[in-house]
Amino acid sequence: MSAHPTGRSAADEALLALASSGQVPQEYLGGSGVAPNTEASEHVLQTWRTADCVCFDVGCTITRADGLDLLAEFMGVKDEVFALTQQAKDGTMNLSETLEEVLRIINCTPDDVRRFVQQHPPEKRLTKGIVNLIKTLQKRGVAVYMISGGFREDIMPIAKYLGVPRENVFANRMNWQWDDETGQPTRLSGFDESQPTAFNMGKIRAISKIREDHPYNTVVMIGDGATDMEAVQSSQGADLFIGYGGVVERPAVAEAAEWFVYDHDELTRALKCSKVAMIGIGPFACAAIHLVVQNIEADDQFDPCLKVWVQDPLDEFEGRSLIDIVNTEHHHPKYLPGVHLGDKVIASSDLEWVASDADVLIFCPPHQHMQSITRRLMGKVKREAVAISLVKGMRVGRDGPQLVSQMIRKNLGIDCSVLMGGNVASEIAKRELSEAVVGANSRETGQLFRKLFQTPYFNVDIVQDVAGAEMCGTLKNIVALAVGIVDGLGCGCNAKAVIMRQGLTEMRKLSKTLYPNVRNETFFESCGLGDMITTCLGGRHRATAEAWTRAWKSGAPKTWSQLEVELLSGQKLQGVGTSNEVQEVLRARGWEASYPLFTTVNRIIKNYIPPTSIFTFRDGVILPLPDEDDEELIPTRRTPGQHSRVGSIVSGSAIPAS
Ligand SMILES: NC(=O)C1=CN([C@@H]2O[C@H](COP(=O)(O)OP(=O)(O)OC[C@H]3O[C@@H](n4cnc5c(N)ncnc54)[C@H](O)[C@@H]3O)[C@@H](O)[C@H]2O)C=CC1
Ligand SMILES: O=C(CO)COP(=O)(O)O
Repeated sequence: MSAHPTGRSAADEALLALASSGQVPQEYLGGSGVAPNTEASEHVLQTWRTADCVCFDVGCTITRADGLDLLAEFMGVKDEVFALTQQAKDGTMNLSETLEEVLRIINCTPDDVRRFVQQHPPEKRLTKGIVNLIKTLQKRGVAVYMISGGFREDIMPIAKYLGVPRENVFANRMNWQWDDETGQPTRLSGFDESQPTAFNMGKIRAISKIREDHPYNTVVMIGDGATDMEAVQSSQGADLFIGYGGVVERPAVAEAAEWFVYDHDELTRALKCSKVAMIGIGPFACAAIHLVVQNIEADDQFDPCLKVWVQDPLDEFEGRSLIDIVNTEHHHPKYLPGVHLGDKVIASSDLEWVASDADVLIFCPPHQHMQSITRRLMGKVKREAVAISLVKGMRVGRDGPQLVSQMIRKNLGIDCSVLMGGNVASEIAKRELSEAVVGANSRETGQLFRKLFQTPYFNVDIVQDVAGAEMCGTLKNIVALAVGIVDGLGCGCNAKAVIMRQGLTEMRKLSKTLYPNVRNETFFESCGLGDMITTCLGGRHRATAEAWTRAWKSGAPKTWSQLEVELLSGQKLQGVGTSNEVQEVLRARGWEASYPLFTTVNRIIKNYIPPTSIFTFRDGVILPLPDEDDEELIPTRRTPGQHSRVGSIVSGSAIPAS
C-alpha cells in the first residue's frame, strides 16, 4: 500500500467513496490483491490507545458473520437470506430493502426467537478474545458500543453477556403483530424504520448520534464490512476504522483499513504496552518513579518496565556504580535509600536508548539542564509520544522567557503537560498525604497522567492551564528564598505571611502578564497556594536561604554554591538561577518596580543589598543596575543603611556603590 497521510492509498480512498454510494462493482470489492495493513502505524496505535469510545460491528463479536444468518438457518431459510445479506454488506443492495426482504423470508414468531436464543447462547457464539478486549477497554474507562444492521432481538443477549449496556446497542428492531386479546406479540410485521441502522450509511448515523449525545474525543469503529468502513467517512463519524478478519475477510475492506487484525488479542496487547520513560534520577524523579511504578504494574495500559536516564554513568555510592545499584537493588542509595523503585526499573546513561521508544516521557532533571537534554533528543523521540515535565524553572533566551513545557514542545515537537504541587520528595516516598495538579492541554491527556501518578495518598487534579501551573512551580522558589531569609533574620510568622502573600500576588501578576490565558483559580490549587506553603515550610530553598542569611549575620558569609554542596548532598538549588532568569525578564521589560518582592530578593541574593532589606521590599524604588555577569560574590557583612556593592535601595533611598 502506498504512503498516504491517513495511511490509506488514493485507491483506497476511491474505494471508500464508491462503497459509500452503495453501488460498488463486485469485482472492485473483491480487492486488488494488495496485502492488508496488519502493522499499525504509530499514529493509528496512538489513536487506538487514546480512544474513549469504541464501537464494534456485531459481526466481529460473534463467530458467524451476522446473527441473522444463524437465525435464518434456524428457521430453515439460510441460503436465501445469506445471498441477500451479502449484497447489503458489499454495498450492492439497498439496506432497508434487504432487511424488509430478509424478515419476510425469516417470518419468525416471538417463540421462535426465544427458542433460537436458548439453542445458541451467547457464550457459544463469541469470537476469540472479544470478552477480554471489551473488559480491558471498559477497565480503562472506554465506552463500548455495539452497532449492527441485524436485530436487537438477536443481539441483546450477546450485548448483555459482554457487559455492553442496553443503551449502547444500536441495531434494528423487529415489529410485531399483537394479539388484541392476550396483549402478546404474535407474528413479524416488518421492522422499525426509524432506527439509524435501518439505512445505508447507518453506522455513520449511529456514531453521529453517539457523538451528539456524549462528548467523546476519539471514536474507533471495528468491523468487517464495507458499511463499517464507511464510519470514518464523515466528520461526525469515527476517527479510526480497524478492520477485523477473524470471521470473514473481505479483501477490499482488508486493503483499505488503516489497520487490519485477525485476532482481538492483538488489539488488547496494543492497548497494554504504553512505554514510560523517566529522564532524570534526582530525589523528585525517584519519588515520582515510586508513584508511577505502582500504577504501571497494576494497569494493563502500560508496559510495566520503566527506563530511567541517569545523567552521570560514573556516579557512585560507596564504591559501587549507581546504575548497578538501581538495576539490582531497585532503590537510590543517596536520595531515597530503601524506597523501592520497582523491580522493572532499568537505569541507563544512554539518553537516546531510554527515550526513543517511549510513548510517555517524564522529565525531571534540574531546569538548567533541560535545554541541552531536549536538544540531544531532537528528532529521536516518537512523534506520537506525550511528555510531562515535573521541572520547576524557566529559561530566558533571546526571545524572552520559555517555560520548560514550551521548550519540550518546541525542541521535540510533542505535546507536553506538567505535574506541579506541594510535593517534597522525601514525604511522598514515605507515602504521606500529598496532592498535585496535572496541567494539561486536554482533559484526555490530563486523565492519562492522572492514571500514571495518582495513588491513594497522592491525589492528582487536572487543570487545563499548563502555563499557570508551571509558572506557580517556577516562581514559588523565589518566594521560598525570601521566607528563608526572613527565618535567617530570626523573624516569626507574621513577617513570613507578609512575604508569602506578596509572593503569591507577584506570581499571579507576572504569570498573567506573560501568559494572558492563565487562570486565577490555578493559584488556589496545589500548584499555587499548596506548593507555596509546602516549599516555604519544608523545602531546601527555604533552608538554604536561612543558612545563607545566618552566615551573613555571623560575619562569615558563604556563597550559594558553597551551601548547595554543604547542605544538599548533590541536589541542586534552582531558585537562585530562577530569580536571575525572572529578573532578566523584569529588567528587560522595565517591570522591576512592579515586582518589588522578586526584585528585592534578587538584589539580596546578589549581595547588592543586605538581607534585612527583605523587610522593606515595599519601598522598592528600584535603581537600574549595571549589566554584569551573574557570578557569585562573597558578600562583606553590612548592616542596613550601610553601603552595598553596586547600588540598591533600603527604605527607598539609593545606596551608592562602595
Ligand atoms: N526535590 C523535590 O522535593 C522536588 C523537586 N521538584 C523539581 O524536580 C526537578 C528535579 O529536582 P530534584 O529531583 O530535587 O533534583 P535536583 O535538582 O536536586 O538535582 C539532582 C539531580 O541532578 C542531576 N544532574 C546534575 N547535573 C546534571 C546535568 N548536567 N544534566 C542533567 N542532570 C544533572 C543529578 O544527576 C541528580 O540526579 C526540579 O526542577 C525541582 O524543582 C519538584 C517537586 C519536588
Ligand atoms: O518544589 C518543592 C516542593 O513542592 C521542593 O521545594 P525545594 O526545591 O525548595 O525543596
